[in-house]
Amino acid sequence: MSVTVRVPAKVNVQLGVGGLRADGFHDLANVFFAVALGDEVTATAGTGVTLSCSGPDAAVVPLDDSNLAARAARLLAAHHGIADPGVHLHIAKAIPVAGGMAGGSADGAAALVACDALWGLGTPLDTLLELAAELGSDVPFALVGGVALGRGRGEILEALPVGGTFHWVFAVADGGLSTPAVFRECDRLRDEAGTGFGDTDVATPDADPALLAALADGDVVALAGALANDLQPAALSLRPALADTLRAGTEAGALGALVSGSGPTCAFLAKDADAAAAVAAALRASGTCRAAHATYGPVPGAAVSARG
Ligand SMILES: C[C@](O)(CO)[C@H](O)COP(=O)(O)OP(=O)(O)OC[C@H]1O[C@@H](n2ccc(N)nc2=O)[C@H](O)[C@@H]1O
Ligand SMILES: Nc1ncnc2c1ncn2[C@@H]1O[C@H](COP(=O)(O)OP(=O)(O)OP(=O)(O)O)[C@@H](O)[C@H]1O
Repeated sequence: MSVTVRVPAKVNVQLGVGGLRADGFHDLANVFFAVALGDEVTATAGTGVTLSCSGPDAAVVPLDDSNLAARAARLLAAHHGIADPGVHLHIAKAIPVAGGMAGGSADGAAALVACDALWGLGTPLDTLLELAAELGSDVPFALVGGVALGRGRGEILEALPVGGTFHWVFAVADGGLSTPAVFRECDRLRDEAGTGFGDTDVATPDADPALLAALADGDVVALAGALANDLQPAALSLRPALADTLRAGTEAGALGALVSGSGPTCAFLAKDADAAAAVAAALRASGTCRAAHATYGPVPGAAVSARG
């Protein structure tokens, strides 16, 4: 018997970053947006927790116990008192690795849903969300999908209304960026600017009302104008060439451009599907990225797509 779960990647249409907290995290105003570009995780009965991975980035995905899908399977089993869990997890990977699109988090969320179904546990969503938050700040959102405001370190979610489908292009960079390194660079740049970086110096961020209205109205021009990522200066500082990628997509007609989360993937908002295809083609031809994918959203979170 097997269970396949499809799970989306995310882009942060607003990422407001507060000061560094005593626990090493930052308070966020994190507006997550789930896109159709996604991974599939298939859980099959097995012995122990074993992993395999396919896709263009498979070689750089760890297949040991550090993989978020394996950690998720073990965490769910431990929660239910299963001492010796048995599952093989195959990850069909389309989400760029270490790209700022929460690919590992997506696989963690998908593994929770897949193992829950394979083992017939019927774990309530609230419990899955708590386990997801233990795995990482981005994991709860991958369970719910759609568009949501994440507060705290991003794990306290509130679903947001959306008035339509938006068309996106993602430009994948060569090599990833480490999320903690990008947060550290954000703190360093704030310190250097003399504005302070602790949570007593930096105001707690809030969602931008203009951005929320643009989402609710399905207004692509207004959303493009409101896109904002406080981690972008840090990602650009660590990877200056991303400025060329952002410029290439904008010159090709994208209405808005930003670094996705901690980067280095760059995200472009297009007027419609045809405009997105044209921006993706221009980005591929520009030589400023490794690959470019046109996609759309919002889409739902991790859900069973097939049973065998
Ligand atoms: C940049 C984002 O992708 C935006 O959605 C997330 O904030 C990152 O979420 P994530 O990859 O799930 O991050 P976690 O695995 O929870 O944390 C990894 C590290 O990122 C930093 N981190 C993460 C989330 C947060 N709100 N503040 C942080 O400072 C911390 O150094 C933390 O040790
Ligand atoms: N299932 C997984 N897929 C990819 N990377 C994983 C996975 N599990 C653990 N990792 C590790 O996590 C690191 C970050 O990968 P990931 O693709 O989640 O980054 P990211 O998309 O930038 O994360 P985020 O946007 O949540 O900050 C990888 O370099 C890898 O070592």
